[in-house]
Amino acid sequence: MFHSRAAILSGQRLLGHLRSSAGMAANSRRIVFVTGNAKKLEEVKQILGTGFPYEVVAKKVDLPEYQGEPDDISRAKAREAAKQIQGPCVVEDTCLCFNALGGLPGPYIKWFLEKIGPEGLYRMLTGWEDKSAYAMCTMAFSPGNPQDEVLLFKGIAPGKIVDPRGSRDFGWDPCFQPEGFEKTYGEMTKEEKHEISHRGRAVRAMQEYFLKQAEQNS
Ligand SMILES: O=c1nc[nH]c2c1ncn2[C@H]1C[C@H](O)[C@@H](COP(=O)(O)OP(=O)(O)OP(=O)(O)O)O1
Ligand SMILES: [Mg+2]
Repeated sequence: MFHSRAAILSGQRLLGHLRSSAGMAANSRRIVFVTGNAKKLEEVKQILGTGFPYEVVAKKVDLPEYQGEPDDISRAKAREAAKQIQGPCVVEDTCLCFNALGGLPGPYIKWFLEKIGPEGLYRMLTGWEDKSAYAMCTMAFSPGNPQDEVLLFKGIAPGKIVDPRGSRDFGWDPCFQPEGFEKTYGEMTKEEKHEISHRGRAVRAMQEYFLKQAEQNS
């Protein structure tokens, strides 16, 4: 159970939110995915495929990089997105956590990656035998008002940090090797990655939730 129970809205209330949100009259089944990262958007679209009861439209906004615990960061991000979108929206925040470092860089991975690249990330663990790590994606849905409770859907992929191999197309993909595989994310096809990735798991958890809601309300 990854989404916090207190935050679960009843189906009726959720649909009510979806219908009554500003500017939604003609498009009551639309959710805006807010991200500044085109690669994330591409992956989320691929993972959702056609099996989602809402139309997902993207909006490129660079939301603030909040500090703190991953759940709180994702909630703050979703509330800020709701403020800007004024309608149902979803955001996600991705952490890369090194076990030897007590979970750091975690939510701060973006800055580490930007400054030292995948090689640098691997070299950060030189002094440690434990190269294990996990990638975590937290999707956060807001019904549209900044005061609304936010629903969280999480996906975790365990693995290890390796000397970079494979495609340099997306972030730290070349230095993350998921558990049970000999390939890094950077060496996998998109299909292979999505099946086991942090984002694949989180997006599918969100998808299941909304499919169930849609079923109950049909
Ligand atoms: O599957 C992934 N494979 C490789 N790299 C990845 C992945 N997913 C996120 N990343 C990178 C992007 C960013 O450098 C950092 C997360 O930071 P994060 O704040 O969540 O992303 P972001 O600022 O690029 O986009 P957003 O506008 O949605 O916040 O890790
Ligand atoms: Mg960000």
